[in-house]
Amino acid sequence: MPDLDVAVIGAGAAGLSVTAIAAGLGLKVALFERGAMGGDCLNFGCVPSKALLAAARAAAEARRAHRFGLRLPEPEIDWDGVREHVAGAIATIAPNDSEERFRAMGATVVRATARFVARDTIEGGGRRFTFRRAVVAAGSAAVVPPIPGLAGLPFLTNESLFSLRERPGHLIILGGGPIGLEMAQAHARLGCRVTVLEAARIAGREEAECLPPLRAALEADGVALHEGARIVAAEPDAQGIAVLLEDGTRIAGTHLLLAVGRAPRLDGLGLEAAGIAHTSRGVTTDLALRSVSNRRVWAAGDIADPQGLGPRAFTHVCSQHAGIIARAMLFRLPAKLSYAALPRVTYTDPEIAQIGPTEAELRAAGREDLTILRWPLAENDRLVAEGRAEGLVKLVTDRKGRLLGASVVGPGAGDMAGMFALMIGRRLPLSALAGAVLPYPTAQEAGKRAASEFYTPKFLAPGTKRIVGLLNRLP
Ligand SMILES: Cc1cc2nc3c(=O)[nH]c(=O)nc-3n(C[C@H](O)[C@H](O)[C@H](O)COP(=O)(O)OP(=O)(O)OC[C@H]3O[C@@H](n4cnc5c(N)ncnc54)[C@H](O)[C@@H]3O)c2cc1C
Ligand SMILES: NC(=O)c1ccc[n+]([C@@H]2O[C@H](COP(=O)([O-])OP(=O)(O)OC[C@H]3O[C@@H](n4cnc5c(N)ncnc54)[C@H](O)[C@@H]3O)[C@@H](O)[C@H]2O)c1
Repeated sequence: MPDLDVAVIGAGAAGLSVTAIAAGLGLKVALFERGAMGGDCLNFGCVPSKALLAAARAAAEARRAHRFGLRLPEPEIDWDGVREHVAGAIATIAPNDSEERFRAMGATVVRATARFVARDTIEGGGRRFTFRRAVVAAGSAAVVPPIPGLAGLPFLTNESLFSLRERPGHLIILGGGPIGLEMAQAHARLGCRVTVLEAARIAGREEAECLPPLRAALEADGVALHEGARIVAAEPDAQGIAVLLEDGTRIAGTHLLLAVGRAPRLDGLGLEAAGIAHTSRGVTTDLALRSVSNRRVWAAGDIADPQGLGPRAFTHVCSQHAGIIARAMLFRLPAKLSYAALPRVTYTDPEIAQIGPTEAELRAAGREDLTILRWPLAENDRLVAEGRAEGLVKLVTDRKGRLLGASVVGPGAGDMAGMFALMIGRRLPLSALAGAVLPYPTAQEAGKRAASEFYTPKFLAPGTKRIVGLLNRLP
């Protein structure tokens, strides 16, 4: 008889979700965590970054209050106060992810590094545990690019950024993806000089039509954006640190943040000992998130590399994975992961939300039968009233009006994501949204107006007018 029904490595969003389900169902579960309970999302990711962005937004709102006829003084940034707010947000949420809570659920929590020593055995905390099933949820860490000179310098990653005691004077950020852009705007609004060095295009995965308002906003906040930047070396500088670009430019700053992507935390897991196939992208699984080579083992969260789909680093994906694993591993029901309706939001101001694939991704996948619908946020009464009417809703549908993908840029764009995710996920026709009664005035109405655009040409067609004319003559 094995010691454990389920062994879970990693108490981040993915491991905690799987543990809660398995322990809740009365199984014998052990959760191994070598660092902070809650993993990246709580301690070094979503929560501190959104808390910092909220403080930054308050500063920006004070600066732009003049649009309402209010003249407020330039906000004074108390960095210790900002840090307290960030730490307070983490501390408030921490009990949900705590050892005590998971122990109370019936799980054994082992605060130690775990590694596989055989196909059905894990070692952790000085003990060996045999298991029926194991879930690898060890997450991902910031990539350190092979830039000459970088290795010996005191660069920052998401794991060190939020514990900085001093406010950076000039923060240089490598990478203009979600981490780079969110942190660039947050720090610029909180009074730091910020330079973003992006090798390609900022927000490279996002719909190109969403970029102009974001770029303009970042520049208005004072962020210096260098796109197409090739960094050839890094070196110490009297200010702190300097990077050299291929074109000869030298940029010196007080701090350097690496935000050039994530790499799965595979080292030290003993995957070879358990025969768990993996690549540099993560643990190779099928679409039920089960290891392709050790059928006792599943992978969840950032470390999972489901065949044909690839890794996705989002907290809501961790919950999605836990649901799939519960179905497949615990209930032995068929389960198949799909990202067709997956939402993602970059929480800059304006936000960029993408639900399902972009138009470019659909075209690259060979879809030609696409209808594109747009609605400018300049036409949205609520945003006009709030003095923030900038942005766009873009919907991509098939010929029959079934939503395939939605892109939104604008204030609070992420709040529309749920509506579109539901439509794509449940395969609802656009008429469901076009015919819905939404409260006035809300930004969501822009989504309804974009959906209605699918029917407008039909509604205004000469044939329709003729029929209405005839009907009108009936007694
Ligand atoms: C700055 C930043 C902002 C983000 N913002 C958002 C956001 O707004 N929305 C969103 O959806 N996503 C966001 N993300 C992504 C999100 O944080 C991750 O997708 C999510 O936290 C991944 O969870 P996980 O459980 O897979 O891994 P992790 O949270 O990394 O957890 C894995 C855990 O495993 C532990 N571990 C590793 N190896 C071992 C071992 N051998 N033994 C024991 N323990 C081990 C680690 O210590 C870690 O605690 C953000 C990420 C970052 C970095
Ligand atoms: N709001 C959110 O949901 C949120 C926020 C932050 C992070 N995340 C998750 O974390 C993941 C990682 O974020 P990220 O921003 O670190 O990675 P990313 O892979 O999304 O973006 C990295 C960027 O760095 C650029 N780059 C790569 N090498 C470079 C180099 N040497 N010099 C300059 N630029 C370089 C790339 O072109 C890319 O634009 C995201 O993809 C996302 O899944 C989500």
